[in-house]
Amino acid sequence: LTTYDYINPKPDAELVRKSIVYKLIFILGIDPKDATPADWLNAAMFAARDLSTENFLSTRQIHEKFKKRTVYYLSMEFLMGRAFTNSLINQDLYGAFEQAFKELGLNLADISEQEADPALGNGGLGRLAACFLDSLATLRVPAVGYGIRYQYGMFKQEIVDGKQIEKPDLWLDNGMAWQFARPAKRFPVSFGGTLDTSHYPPRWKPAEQINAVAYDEIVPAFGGQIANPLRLWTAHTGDLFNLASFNEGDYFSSMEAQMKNETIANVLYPNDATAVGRELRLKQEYFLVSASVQDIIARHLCRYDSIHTLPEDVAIHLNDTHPVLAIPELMRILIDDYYLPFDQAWAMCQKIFSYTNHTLMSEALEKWSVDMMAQLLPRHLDIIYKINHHFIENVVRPQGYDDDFIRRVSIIEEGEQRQVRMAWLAVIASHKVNGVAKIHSDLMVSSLFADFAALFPERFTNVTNGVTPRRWIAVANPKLARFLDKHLGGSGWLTDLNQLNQLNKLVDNKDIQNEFANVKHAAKVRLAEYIQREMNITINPNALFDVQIKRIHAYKRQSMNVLHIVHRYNQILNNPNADWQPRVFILAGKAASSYNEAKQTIRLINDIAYFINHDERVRDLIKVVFIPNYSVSLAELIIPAADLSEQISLAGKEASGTSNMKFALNGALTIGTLDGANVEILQHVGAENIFIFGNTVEQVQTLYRNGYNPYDFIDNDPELAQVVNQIAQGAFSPDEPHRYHKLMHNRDEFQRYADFRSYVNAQAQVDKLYRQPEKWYRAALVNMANMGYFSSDRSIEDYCREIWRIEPVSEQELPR
Ligand SMILES: CCc1ccc([C@H](C)CC(=O)N[C@@H]2O[C@H](CO)[C@@H](O)[C@H](O)[C@H]2O)cc1
Repeated sequence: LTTYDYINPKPDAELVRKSIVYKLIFILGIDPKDATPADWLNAAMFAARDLSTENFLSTRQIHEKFKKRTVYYLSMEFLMGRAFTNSLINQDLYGAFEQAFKELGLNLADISEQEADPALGNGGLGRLAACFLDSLATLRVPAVGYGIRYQYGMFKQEIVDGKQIEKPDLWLDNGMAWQFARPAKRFPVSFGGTLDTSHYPPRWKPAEQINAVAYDEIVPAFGGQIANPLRLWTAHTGDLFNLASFNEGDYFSSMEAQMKNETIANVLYPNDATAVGRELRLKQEYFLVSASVQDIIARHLCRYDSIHTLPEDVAIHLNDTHPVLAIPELMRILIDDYYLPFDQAWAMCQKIFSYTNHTLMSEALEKWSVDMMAQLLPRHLDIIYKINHHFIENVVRPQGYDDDFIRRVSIIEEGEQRQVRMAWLAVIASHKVNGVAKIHSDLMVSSLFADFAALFPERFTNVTNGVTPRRWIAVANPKLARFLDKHLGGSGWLTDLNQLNQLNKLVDNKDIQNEFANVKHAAKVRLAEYIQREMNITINPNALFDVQIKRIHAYKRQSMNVLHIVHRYNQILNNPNADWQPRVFILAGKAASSYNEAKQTIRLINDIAYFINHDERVRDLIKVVFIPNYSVSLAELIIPAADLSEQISLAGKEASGTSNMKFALNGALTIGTLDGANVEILQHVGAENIFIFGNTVEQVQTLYRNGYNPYDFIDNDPELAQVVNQIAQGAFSPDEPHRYHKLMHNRDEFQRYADFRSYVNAQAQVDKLYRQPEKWYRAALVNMANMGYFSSDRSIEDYCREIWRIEPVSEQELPR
């Protein structure tokens, strides 16, 4: 009898119902007749958690028993989304829970809406980490995610008078049934203090110390017996309570130190493309890596009695530069606690670390001032200096490079304020560095890391992003999942997405085209109902849904989307009786709270929406909707309903994009530039099934080199000039005519005006094809049929093969 054989893996509805009621009464202490929907959800989450806990514990046993080499994925962000429905789908329990709720007189879909959306991330990077955890578990790869359990996740966005207002995200208010508190799993994390270099290794005497305490979230595999952990750290400073001052009645100061330090893990920084350089952010990054590295070593020494075997047993992956302090932290522990010589410790680090770059935008690259590092982490700065010296003297100088080259590749950027270049440290310490789409990885080695590519040509590689079909089809679009099950002979496609290509032989079948059109239409009706209910705006589900949902950023060019909307509005007014294709423009996304141009863009979209939606002359030929508070669960509602996916960033700026993949997998057609993963989507779906426009990366760079002047384009395109003047002179802000003057007449860094005409022409092609439903839905089916490559399972297989050298748990190793 295995110790965990209590729960039968495949409970029926009756057993589930009993378990839910049991949890409600004995875990939550609530009388069923008084239970709120949120109470029923919590009870059901406990019941569902029970059913994956056995896999969770036995997975750990397997990893220990077979000493499975493990990858540790360090990320400051995990945008997991709601856990409940995903866990039911992954454990094939949806039917049983749906029936159980029916028997309780409740509706599972409504109850699951009660779950808070844990927004522990900003955007692409955080959501990618979540998709990767789902694939790692489903592929049975021994893996642990390490992150921070922020008390306040990404702010809640409210739109007041068209403006973004940020509100705190109290996601933990309804409790978090899905996580196990691990009070015994705690590690000390130190800050500040002095470094006594009269010894070797130098002795660090920290000024303050807090405890990192773990919470474990179960990451259940789809259809399998494996469940990996996501370990999230929270700050606990119990022992900082100063009893003496309390007894003197000075209650506040007794708490002061404690409260100051407990805020470390409190709030997620809401910036997703601008490094802010705040000390608290640096403390958060070190808090994450110190607790995680100590835990990784503790886990290793559970199975091996020597630290020397660490590189054989452990792969640590750095999700961008944010956790890069893990490198000097591991060096510190190996040298200061295990007395390894520098070279040996360094050799181990290079075998253990790998790093993914997610952006080439200079303002997003983290540089910490030497002063701040010296003050907060004196021992780590000392180690970074030694790493830099070792690199320059042992790698660079011997290859005969000149001082200018050395100055360029030095981790320390000289200047009046010396800075630590975190990306440089990541590249120098990692055995593999990858970009997230082919074009991005190529640009990375030809620009940002060109010098390092000359030094370490074999170190750089590409792993194109992917998304999990479990959440982005089975959870978000169950009708589409049923459609695919029916025409692909079962749900094998959910764990082998390349099976979608069997659809290729069905794309000309009118019935199947119509069947898919109905799936799409049902999703559009569902979204229209949400917009009616939440925003009191009526949209026509037969119109073309043109969707751009992502963080608001100038390089993503939401403002170029706006140029097309106003241009189209003008054309309809100039030619009201023409046979226009009705369109609903749907936009959503948050702006970093200090990013004014992005906040202005949100306001412009809402001003235009208000104006156009109230202009009877265009009737419902054109509607504009900015949906507030974009999140994972909102994306799950919007993406299935999209006809057109806007991926219009300036070529060379969007590292990959992942919403582009989610839209195409849900049968939307893409209008986009040759940027990020759009390039590979084009290669897979074919040029006649996607709308590509705009300048290529090379053309963009040529325009920059030749001194790009936006008026070269405005002055030679009267329709463009009309749109720019309308917006800049207050046509949509009569109460403040110059509100958008700056937004329209800035230096147009991301070349909206250069790509405008090509964009508008592509949009005309969209109208033309949408007017031929059989051709449109054929193209939609071709997109879905050829998107198998963009599964995060394929990405993770690439990482395991190319970078982490990790084998999944084999059939034989699984418990009988
Ligand atoms: C330090 C502030 C900060 C925070 C987050 C970031 C992220 C790297 C920004 C991000 O999310 N990048 C996006 O990553 C996705 C996953 O690889 C890509 O698909 C997107 O193209 C990229 O913009 C940069 C700087």
